[in-house]
Amino acid sequence: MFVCKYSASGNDFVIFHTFKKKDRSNLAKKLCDRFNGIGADGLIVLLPHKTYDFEWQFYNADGSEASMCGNGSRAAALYAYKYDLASSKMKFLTGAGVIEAEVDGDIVETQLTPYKELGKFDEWELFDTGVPHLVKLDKLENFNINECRELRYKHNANVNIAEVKDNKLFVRTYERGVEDETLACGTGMCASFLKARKEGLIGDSIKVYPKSKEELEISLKKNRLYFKGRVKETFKALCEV
Ligand SMILES: N[C@@H](CCC[C@H](N)C(=O)O)C(=O)O
Repeated sequence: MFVCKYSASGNDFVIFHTFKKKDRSNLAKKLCDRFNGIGADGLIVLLPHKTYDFEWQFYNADGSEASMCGNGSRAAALYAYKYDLASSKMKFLTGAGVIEAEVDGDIVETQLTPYKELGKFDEWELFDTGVPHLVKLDKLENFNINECRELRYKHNANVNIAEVKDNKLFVRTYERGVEDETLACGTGMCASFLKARKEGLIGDSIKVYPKSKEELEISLKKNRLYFKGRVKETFKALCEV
């Protein structure tokens, strides 16, 4: 089978499909290792499903399983389309629920699972956009990795600083399971969008720029989040897993 590497706005994933569902936490750790493996922020395994086009298992680089990943959902959709597991419009099952995706060339849009507002902690607000995210509106230069790390363990959440400038949203994210800042985090950008919109700083649709500086678009339609941007296949190998 093909084992591939995909980059969705700089958030990178090893992806393959198989028929066998089993715990691949150790494999995720090995493959995601940037020095002794392929190197990635996460591992995505696509499996057949009787109702949907497929279901997935998502692992962070440290082997922990996460219920959702926004960028990973776009990468998985492009992989599924490219390797004939689904047509350009598809539905697949994640730990957080069903994701709808549409592939148009290398641009992929996914509709995320319903979000939740989980409360405020000082100047931070907690959202669930498939996984938990703390968000603070501040200047991006005030992103402090040590503070993020502390909050991540205190709240068991990913941590984001978001800034609105010239009607554009800029986001930096510390990711749980990678235990560092990543180049982009989809569910983090969506949580940041919700916070900025709630504070009246933006409308129902906006261009978003993560640390990688790639451009994405987030919109809210009928209370559902839509997340759109470019996905690249950066590597593929024919091998056994
Ligand atoms: N990078 C992802 C989020 C992946 C899961 C997260 N690290 C967690 O454990 O909560 C995204 O693009 O949303």
